[in-house]
Parts: sequence; C-alpha cells; structure tokens
Amino acid sequence: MLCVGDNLIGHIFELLLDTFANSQNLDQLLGIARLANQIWTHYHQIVGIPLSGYNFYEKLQSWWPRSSLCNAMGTIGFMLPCLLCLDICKERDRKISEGPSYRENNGDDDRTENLARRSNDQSEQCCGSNGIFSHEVLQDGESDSDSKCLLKQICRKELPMDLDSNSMNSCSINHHFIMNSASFKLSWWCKGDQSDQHKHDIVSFERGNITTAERSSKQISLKWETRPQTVLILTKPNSTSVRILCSEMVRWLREQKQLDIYVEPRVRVELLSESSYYNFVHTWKEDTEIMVLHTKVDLVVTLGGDGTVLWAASMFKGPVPPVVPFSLGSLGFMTPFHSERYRDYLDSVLKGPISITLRHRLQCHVIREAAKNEYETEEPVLVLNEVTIDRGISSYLTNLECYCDNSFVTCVQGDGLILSTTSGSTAYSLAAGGSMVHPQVPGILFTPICPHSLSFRPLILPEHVTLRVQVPFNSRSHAWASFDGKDRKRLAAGDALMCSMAPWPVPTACQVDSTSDFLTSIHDGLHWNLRKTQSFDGPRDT
Ligand SMILES: NC(=O)c1ccc[n+]([C@@H]2O[C@H](COP(=O)([O-])OP(=O)(O)OC[C@H]3O[C@@H](n4cnc5c(N)ncnc54)[C@H](O)[C@@H]3O)[C@@H](O)[C@H]2O)c1
Ligand SMILES: Nc1ncnc2c1ncn2[C@@H]1O[C@H](COP(=O)(O)OP(=O)(O)OP(=O)(O)O)[C@@H](O)[C@H]1O
Repeated sequence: MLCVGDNLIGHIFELLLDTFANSQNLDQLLGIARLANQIWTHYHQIVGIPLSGYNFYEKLQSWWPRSSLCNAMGTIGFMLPCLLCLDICKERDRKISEGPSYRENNGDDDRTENLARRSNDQSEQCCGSNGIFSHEVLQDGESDSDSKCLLKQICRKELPMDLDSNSMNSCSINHHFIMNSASFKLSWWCKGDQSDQHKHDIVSFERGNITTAERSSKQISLKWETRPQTVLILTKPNSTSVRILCSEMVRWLREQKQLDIYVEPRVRVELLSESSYYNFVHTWKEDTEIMVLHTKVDLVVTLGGDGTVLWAASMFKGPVPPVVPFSLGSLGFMTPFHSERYRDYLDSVLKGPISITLRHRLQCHVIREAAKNEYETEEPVLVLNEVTIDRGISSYLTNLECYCDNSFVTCVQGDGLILSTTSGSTAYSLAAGGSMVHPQVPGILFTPICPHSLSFRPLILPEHVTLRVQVPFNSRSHAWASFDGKDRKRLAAGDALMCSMAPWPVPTACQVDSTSDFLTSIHDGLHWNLRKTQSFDGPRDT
C-alpha cells in the first residue's frame, strides 16, 4: 500500500465512482460507499494529507448535480471523508497535545454488581491504547480509530437524530448513509495475556520458535466512547407479558435515560393504542429503511426467546449494533438477561464497559442452475444459527453432493444436512447429533440429519472454508433450504447452495462473560450432564 501512487488511487476511485453512478442497487451502493471510505481512510493514514483529496472532492462536486437521488445519497458517504480530512488531523493533534484526559471515564456507580466488576477489571487491563474498534476486529487490519470515532461524532453533531416516524423525508433518508451511531471501542481480554494484544501476525516463527498470537477465544470488552443515544427494541409478537414489559421499558428509557427509541411498526401501533404518550417512538415505513437501521441505532434490545434474537439478527444484512437479549421465552440460550432486573442491566450496559460475544454468522447464496452467472438471481442470506438443506415433504432420501473449497467432501444420503454456526450448535445441529461448541469458536459445523449410513459422523470445519452443497442433476426429488428455520427455498436438480463465514457477526452483550454465559445456558437450559452423584448413602442431587 505504501508504494501505491496517487494515480492508482485515483483510478480506483474513478472505477468505484463509475460503478456507483450506474448502480441502482441499494446494497451495492452501500458496499461501494463503504469501500471508498475505507480506501480513503487507509490512504490518508499512510500518505498523510494528500492534496489530491481536493481533486477527488472536486470530481464529486461536478458529478453530484447529474446524479439520481439514490446515487446522490451515497455520494455523501464518499464526500464526508474528504471534507473531514483536515478536521480529523486537527482533532488528532489536539488530542495529542491534551494527553490522556481524552479517554473519558464512562462512570462507575450503582450498576449491576457482577457485570460491573467483571467488565471494569477487563477494561482496566486492556482498554486504553490497546483498544480496537469493531471494524478492526472484523478486518484484522490497522486503521485510524480516532478518525473513525471523530467521523461518527461529527456526523451526529451535524445531523441530529430527530427523525419523526411520520416524516421520513428525503433529507432524513440522506443521512442514513452516514455513520451516525454512538462510537465504541472493542478490546481483547484474556487471562494472563495482557501483552502483545495487538499483534496482527497470526503465526510468528522468530528464531525457529513457532508461536500463535491471535486466539479466537479471547473475551471481548466494549467501551462506549460516545454515549449511546438510540435504542431499537424488538419484541416477540402475541405475548402479553412482552407487551407490558415493552411499554414499561420504553417509558423508562425515555424518561430516565433520555434515549431515542425505535420499534417495529406493529409495536408502535400497539403502544399508541395504549396511550398517545408514546408518540415520540420512532419506526419505519418501508422495508428499505431497515437496511440502514444500523447507522441510526446504537443498541438493540430483544424481548423474547432465542427466536427473537434470530429475528433481530435477520434484520441486519450487514453490520449489527450490540444486542442486549432479555429472556422471555422458554429456553433462552442466547438470552442471558433476566427481564425482572432490566433497569439494572440496561443502566450497566449504557454506561459500559460490557463483555460481548461476537456470534459469527454464515452467508448463504443459492445458485440456480438456470442462472447465467453465479450470483445473478438471489440475494445472500445471513444466518445466525444454521442453514438446513433437507428433503422437505418429499419421501425420497435427499442426495446432496458436498464440496469444501472445491474438494469433494461426501455425498449426504438421508434426511438432509445442517451447516451451522457455533452459536447454532446448541439448536438443530445438537438435535441431529452435532457437538456443542463455544460461540466464540469460529467454525462451521457440518451435521447430517438422519444419514442412512452407520459411519457418518458430524464434522467441524475451520471458519475460512467455503462449502458448496449441490443437488445432483440426476436427483430423484428437489431439496429445500431453510435459514434459521425460516424462508424455505426450493433447490432443483443442478442448483447449489454456497456457504461461508459472513464478515458481520452479531455482538451480543454478556451477563457475566462469554464462557460463563455459555456454561450457564447449557447447565440451566439443557441440564447438561445432570446426574445424581454416587455416595455411600445412596444417590444425591448435584
Ligand atoms: N429438531 C430440532 O431441534 C429443531 C427443528 C427445527 C428447528 N430448530 C431450531 O429452531 C431454530 C429457530 O428458532 P425459533 O425460535 O425461530 O423457532 P421455534 O419457536 O420453533 O423454537 C425452536 C427452539 O429452538 C431453540 N433455539 C433456537 N436457537 C437456539 C440456539 N442457538 N441454541 C439453543 N436453542 C436454540 C429455541 O429456544 C426454541 O426453543 C432454528 O434455527 C433451528 O435451530 C430445531
Ligand atoms: N419481532 C418479531 N417479529 C416477528 N416474528 C418474531 C419476532 N420476534 C420473534 N419472532 C418469531 O416468534 C417466534 C417465537 O419467538 P421466540 O423464540 O423468541 O419465543 P419463544 O418460542 O417463546 O422462546 P424460546 O425460543 O426461548 O422457546 C419465533 O419463530 C420468532 O421467529
């Protein structure tokens, strides 16, 4: 990157701009804007303040009046980094001259005991200069954290979150493209491993000694850098207790915490039918607005069971804000927070720091035999638990050819196959005989459903592989793919499903920490290895 000249960067931007100008696909526009933003930040970081930024800015200015509304919206995403370049540098200089006071203290009084003690310790140990931003964790690259933080701060200052749910005008839509949520910092924490936290080499082999630096099982701590201002509350439908809790929580968050609140359209109607007091609650009208929710929302609260967490994850097709899952369901594997103590928990979460679990997701593409090119027909689907390919209502055995990075793995003959995340390892995959895996372990579980073979054991594959499950051309029936138990798609002979790890995990807040929460849920939820203890006086409960 260091030897990349202005010209090449200019070409890249030109190429991006052209693609941008010709695209009408909102997903693609967002992707390009993000890419441009990243290139710009890296370039700026390495080369200093390039005057060519002004050239780029001029180019955008001239192009702007010719663009459609849709493209113009995205242009803001391009322009902002240019406009902020100088401000960022000035701000960075200011911070250097001011010294450590910049790192604000996020408060520490009456928070929930467990959460606070644990998180504070972790923060002391690893925040500060070793902190990393969420996107750095995902990309494993070094980036200018301060500038991104400032970018967000400035955006919020200039474009306040005063959206009225009934007046979603073009101006309000414009700022959806701009990073607008509270900034936070993520940092690793691992017992006895406080040094070398920022090594980016996965394996080092200095003087013949092979050591590994990046271990996926480290606990991650989130510390707010700016106060969260907007909360999205998602609720399980048709439950009176959830409805009562929701209205109580909305009132509390508004009156005690002065937060902006978003809910689904259905919930807003429910709240308004209760009282016109809830008029301040925001929602959305069009599904397209959901695609930019992550730029408006600092925190997501779910009230329900695991299904509501899956529902929340499915709403975010890209980055996901931190999720605080409250348990109002029957099992609650992913919902460690008890609803009775919601005030204490939310108080603590809003102050931070909090331990989080980055729950990896799988990105699934259905590729039709009839399609002209690989990704022509269907949007990718992100799953938090699993994608299942099964026989549906057909009484024939499924016959699925499986490939891993283009190497033939096996042919599944049985009821079907589950490709699961480690978070989903305790769901359908478990019922089909798969192992339970700690959610911080990045891997893909390959679990057959009722295989008609005595020797077909489940596998766990590394996180970097791409799996392809193909319905053979001579298949006797169709197969069906379903995503987190929903949205069934028919796979005809020749169709395939591609599956790989998605770059956007779901960060869920922990009640204690990732490991403790996982063990609590397998003990309390599944009664794992519960057995009476042997004793001389007869069996005893453990
Ligand atoms: N035989 C089975 O065990 C079976 C069959 C179909 C679907 N499922 C699971 O149901 C999920 C959909 O959940 P839903 O709530 O929308 O449907 P649902 O209401 O039918 O609930 C399914 C059950 O699975 C539990 N569950 C969901 N995710 C879990 C997880 N990660 N760990 C442990 N338990 C979990 C839920 O708590 C719930 O009790 C699917 O993703 C699939 O994993 C399981
Ligand atoms: N906001 C929502 N809108 C529409 N459907 C939802 C929403 N939240 C949850 N669901 C669906 O409602 C169903 C039940 O939700 P959930 O699993 O949370 O409750 P539960 O079954 O009582 O709890 P548990 O999963 O712990 O057994 C799921 O199929 C889920 O997909």
